[in-house]
Amino acid sequence: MSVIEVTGLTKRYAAQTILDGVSFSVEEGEIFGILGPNGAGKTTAVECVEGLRRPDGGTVRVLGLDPGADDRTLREQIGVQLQHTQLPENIKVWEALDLYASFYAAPRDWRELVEQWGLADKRDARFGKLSGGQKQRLFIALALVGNPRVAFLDELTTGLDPQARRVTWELIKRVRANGVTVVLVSHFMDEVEELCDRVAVFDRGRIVAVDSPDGLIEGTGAEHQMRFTLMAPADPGTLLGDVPGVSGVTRDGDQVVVTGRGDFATAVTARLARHHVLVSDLRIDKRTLDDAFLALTGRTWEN
Ligand SMILES: Nc1ncnc2c1ncn2[C@@H]1O[C@H](COP(=O)(O)OP(=O)(O)OP(=O)(O)O)[C@@H](O)[C@H]1O
Repeated sequence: MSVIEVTGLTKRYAAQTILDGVSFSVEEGEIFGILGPNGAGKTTAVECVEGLRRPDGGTVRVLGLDPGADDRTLREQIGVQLQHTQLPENIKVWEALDLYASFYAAPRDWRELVEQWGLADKRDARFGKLSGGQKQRLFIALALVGNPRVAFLDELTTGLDPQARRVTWELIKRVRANGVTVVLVSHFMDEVEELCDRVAVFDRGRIVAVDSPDGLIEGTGAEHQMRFTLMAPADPGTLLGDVPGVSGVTRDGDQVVVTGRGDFATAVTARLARHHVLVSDLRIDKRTLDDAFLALTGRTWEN
């Protein structure tokens, strides 16, 4: 079931077109990524979906409701973490949760959230004294306190160190495991590859592709390479040339380089094993979303 349906969404500021006919849908229970460089229109699109900005054209339905018209009903069912959410420095963690809970008719017990999000010992701490990671965990907890069916998380890990980012990723997976559909706005490709079931790639106010991260990479026709050293003489061209997915077998010094598409590496490894050919220094250079973005737009990422 689609929980979000966006069709032909347009938004202009003065003479500038920010969104130019954007369409996508989000299915129940998925983590849906909105990926694109700075200024691509991601936040504008998501804020139109949340009902915070009014589109100039197109239709938006969230849980069957029109965010422009059914604002209050919808607000009870979605949780929003805005890109630049801020709280007063002096507010305590529990006070912020209690305040946010008061906005909803049937909120969750925030004491549970404080436990779940590892903030129990920070319950009485002031916002200004929290670390970056703790602040982000609080923002997620605040987005969930209304017991939403859909949570919108915008640039959640910007400014966090690598370890705090990883912790946040695990927590986002947990949100989905609890049955909440997650819309994740990000300009980090690794984050989107790790977390998202499907991704809409934004570029200059348009969507250039919607697919799973693997589908985006494969869909661009990008080839991967695997490299290894043979431990005994063999003719790799004859041995591997007809393996499904393989498009080329060459040599680079001591190394054999096999180029191909899809899951050819598994088939190559199986063929080598069947012929008892031992290899060492095996390395697979996978294509990434960076390569997919380049193939889709003809440009490299411009952050
Ligand atoms: N209220 C506004 N008035 C005028 N222009 C705006 C307004 N809000 C956004 N813009 C412009 O719209 C464009 C898209 O902004 P948006 O924040 O949606 O991009 P984004 O993809 O989310 O980028 P970022 O990752 O930097 O937030 C930018 O050029 C921005 O300057």
